Amino acid sequence: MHRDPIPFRKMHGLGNDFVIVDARTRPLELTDAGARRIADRRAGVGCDQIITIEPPRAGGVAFLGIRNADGGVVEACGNATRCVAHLLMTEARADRVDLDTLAGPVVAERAAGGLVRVNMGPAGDAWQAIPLAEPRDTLSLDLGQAPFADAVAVTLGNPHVVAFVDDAEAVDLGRIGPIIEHHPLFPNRVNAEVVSRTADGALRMRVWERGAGITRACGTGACAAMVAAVRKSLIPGRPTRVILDGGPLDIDWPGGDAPVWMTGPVASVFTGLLDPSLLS
Ligand SMILES: N[C@@H](CCC[C@H](N)C(=O)O)C(=O)O
Repeated sequence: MHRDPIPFRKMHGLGNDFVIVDARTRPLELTDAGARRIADRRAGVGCDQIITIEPPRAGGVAFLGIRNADGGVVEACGNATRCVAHLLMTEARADRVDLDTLAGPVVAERAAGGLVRVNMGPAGDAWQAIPLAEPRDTLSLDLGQAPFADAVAVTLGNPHVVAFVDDAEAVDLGRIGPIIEHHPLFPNRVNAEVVSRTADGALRMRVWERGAGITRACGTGACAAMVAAVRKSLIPGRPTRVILDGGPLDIDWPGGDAPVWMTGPVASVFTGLLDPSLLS
């Protein structure tokens, strides 16, 4: 049980916001309910995800524990990876850092303009890897709900389903998002993205995140959107800019089993102390 206040840092990547706790020397006893209380935007600090920086499990200098605002443990988070990588590279005065996540290893490095570039690992498209509840063609999924009638499922360690539409702004994501997140085809639930192409060849993406709802940005979602667009032959080349509500991410993927690269900004907002009563 925690008796003392717990230091945290509030950060965000394009408005996808995080409470980050350094638990490398002082383990954090975080339950689903505790995570929900921290994430609560009125009674807690407020965030889309709670991130713990933990001792490495299988390699790298640290393990990233990731929980959604609903308390659920998740495998990967692109925006949080950039934020934590920035913290640890600053701490070590390094230009590169190796991290470990439930989705596997990720490597981050400093990029021009204060941005952080991350090797997010390969993207998966096998139905078992997403996972889906039954064998289906992940390049063309009909979820029985417009606009997810010809959607693409992609895993970046966490599950995504991408629908291409004429105008992403016109989709009622608050209505359709929870229906897709809880669709029976996805036993682990799913992150849902709606994507349209812009006149200059970029992708405009809006996201309903599993366990968090509509967020201003999703790094793994942007990677999934670019991979899905390549698989559907919808974009001519690479790298591709993905424009989220909070701003752009640049995504590059040469195809096949090659890793997906994501480049974007990080921002630190404030530090503080969590009252231990939030965790009990
Ligand atoms: N915001 C994240 C993804 C966070 C996890 C996601 N909601 C899930 O449940 O898989 C990102 O930037 O990738």
